[in-house]
Amino acid sequence: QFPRECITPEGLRSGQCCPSPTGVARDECGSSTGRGQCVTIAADNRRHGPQYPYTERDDRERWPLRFFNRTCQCNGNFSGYNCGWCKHGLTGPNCDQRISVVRRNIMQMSTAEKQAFVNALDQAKRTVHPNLVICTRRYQEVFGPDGNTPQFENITIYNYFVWSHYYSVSKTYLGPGQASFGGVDFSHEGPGFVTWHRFHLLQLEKDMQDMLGDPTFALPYWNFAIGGSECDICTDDLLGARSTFDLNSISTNSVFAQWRVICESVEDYDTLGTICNSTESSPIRRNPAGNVARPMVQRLPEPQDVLDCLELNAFDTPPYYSTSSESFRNSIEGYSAPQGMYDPVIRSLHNLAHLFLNGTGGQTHLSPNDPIFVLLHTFTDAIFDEWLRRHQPGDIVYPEEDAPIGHNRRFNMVPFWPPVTNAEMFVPAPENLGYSYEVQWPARPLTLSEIITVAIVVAVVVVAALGGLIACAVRARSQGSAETLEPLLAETYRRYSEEDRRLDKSQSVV
Ligand SMILES: O=C1C=c2cc(C(=O)O)[nH]c2=CC1=O
Repeated sequence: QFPRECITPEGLRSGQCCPSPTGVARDECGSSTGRGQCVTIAADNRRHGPQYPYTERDDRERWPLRFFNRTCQCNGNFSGYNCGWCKHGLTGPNCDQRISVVRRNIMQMSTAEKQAFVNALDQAKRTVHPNLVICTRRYQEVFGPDGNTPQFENITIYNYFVWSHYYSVSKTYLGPGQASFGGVDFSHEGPGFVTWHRFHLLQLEKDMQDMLGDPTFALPYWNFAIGGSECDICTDDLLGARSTFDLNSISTNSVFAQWRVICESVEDYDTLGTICNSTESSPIRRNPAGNVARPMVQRLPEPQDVLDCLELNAFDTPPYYSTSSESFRNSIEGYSAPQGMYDPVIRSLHNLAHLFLNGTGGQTHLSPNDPIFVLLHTFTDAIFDEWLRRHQPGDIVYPEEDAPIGHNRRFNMVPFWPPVTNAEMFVPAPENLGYSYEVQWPARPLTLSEIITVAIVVAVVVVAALGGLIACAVRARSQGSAETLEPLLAETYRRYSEEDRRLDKSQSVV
């Protein structure tokens, strides 16, 4: 969440986090080389929806102002917390060389590519994040028991990905002896669902690119809209097969059987007012299609569900929540039917894929601990990108206010640093964000009127072709009879001529 350089007692008290990429004094944000400058942070001040009824009770309100009010703003193609990086899809000392970052279907990757991806994930699970640290206390307690020991921790790259999801969905602590407030979610049940998860993936992809020293590294996706009750990526060469000993565990042939989850002690966090830290606890649990109590979530979404939600014209509809109808966002998120109708018992698309996993990946505060999360969300993001491509909305269709807290257009997404708004992620990825998807969308079956039109056209063509054929045949036949008559006439003519000649001769003898 915050750069290591900024979480000193003085740094926190100053409210400024503008490090230098070279570490040189008076080069905040690389200003001496024109990379960027230190600016005041703008935080959304518009009205949010009624779901969160408090003010000044949660560090995440008007993110990130509780912690910092000044940040780096980078120029041109530079980016990062100190403007020392290039934007996604760009490289070189001046960040002006384009490179392609193409996210592909994991099932279509070669054996070597699959192995390289699994190894990269495992490396990310074990590599300490080079720049970012996480806070383990609310701001009220962030300076520690002695008032001078900031409560931050190192965390690995993959665990940071898990932690940031947890931090965005955790409840609001209201004080000792009071129940924490759960009607708050900075990354789900609102328009920011698609933009928040887009940035979440982009940050993991970037961190992994840096870890691997490969700016072309791309996260693959899992096409979960294949129907049926089989998890096709749950094999030992990919995300791990089912253990033969325990229905809910991953096979020990998979490296993911060794992974341990973080953020499991939610009850402690919610009752004590603490925050998840980097401590790992139990193994990943997963039992695809095994939720016997909820048969509805024993099957994956169908290909048609993707096509249906892509046809919804409205990005989101009031109340911009999990109860919205005719909303593309609520359909892809999976609280309404793929065709748009809200129904509280329905779970579709993204939500259905989570619940299908039936274990760690199906519980919102824990789900990214299961690496299937990454692939499930890249596919969700691919659908979002396809919707943007087909409907070409301006950012005007993204609600500016009245969305749940965290989801307004200009809200800085929690807990990302440097600040990034929902609006910045509401743009087609290939042209603006430096990555693209290689994906074949299922073909849409024809509508009744299209079937009738096609049938009429086919009938006309067939009739015309038949007519032509008959005409040709008739013509050929009439030509053919003339040609057979001709030799007959010739023969008759020859015989009569010979007869005439004989008669002439006999007459001349007489
Ligand atoms: O991780 C998640 C788990 C989820 C479960 C549901 C549900 O609909 O019950 N939704 C989820 C979203 C997640 O992100």
